[in-house]
Amino acid sequence: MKKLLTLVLITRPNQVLLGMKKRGFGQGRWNGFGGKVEKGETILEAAKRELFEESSLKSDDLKEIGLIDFEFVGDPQILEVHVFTTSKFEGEPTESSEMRPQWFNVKDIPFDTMWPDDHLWFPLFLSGTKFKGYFLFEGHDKILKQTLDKVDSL
Ligand SMILES: Nc1nc(NC2CC2)cc(N2CCN(C3COC3)CC2)n1
Repeated sequence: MKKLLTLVLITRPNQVLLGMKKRGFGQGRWNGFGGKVEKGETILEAAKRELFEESSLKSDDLKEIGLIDFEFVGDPQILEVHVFTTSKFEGEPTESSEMRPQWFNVKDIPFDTMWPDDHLWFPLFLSGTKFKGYFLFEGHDKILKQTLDKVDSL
C-alpha cells in the first residue's frame, strides 16, 4: 500500500526555504513544504496546494526532481514522496498553522534537526541531479537500508 506525498523545496541564490513543522508527522524537524495527495488532484496540483497552504507561496514552475520510497519496519504503508523544486515563486514566506518558514544558506542546512535521510539526498537536489531513493526506517531516527540512484527521468 503506497501513500502519495509531496515535498517542495524553494530556492533562491545560495539559499533554501525550509519550514519548522509545528505539529503532526515530522513535528520539530525542518523540512520542505508538502503533504498528502487528495482524491481528484494530481501530484503536481497537490504540491502547489500544500506549498500555498503551508507557506503562502505560489509557483507555477514546480519541477519534479526526486522520487523517494520510505518504508518503516512493522508498517505495511509505504510513503511515496514526490520531491519538487523551483526558484520561481510569488509571495512572502508566511508562518502557517503547520510550518514556520526560514531561509537557510545551503552551507548551513540544519541536517541535525531534519529527517535522517535528508543529508543523503540533499546534495543531489542541490546539484540539480534527478534521483530515486529508497529508505527502510526503524522508528523515525534509524535508517536500516537505503538505495539512492541518479536518474535521467522520473
Ligand atoms: N525530508 C523528508 N524525509 C522524510 N523521511 C521519512 C519519514 C522517514 C519524509 C519526508 N516527507 C514525508 C512527510 N511529509 C509530511 C508533510 O505532511 C506529511 C513531508 C515529506 N520528507
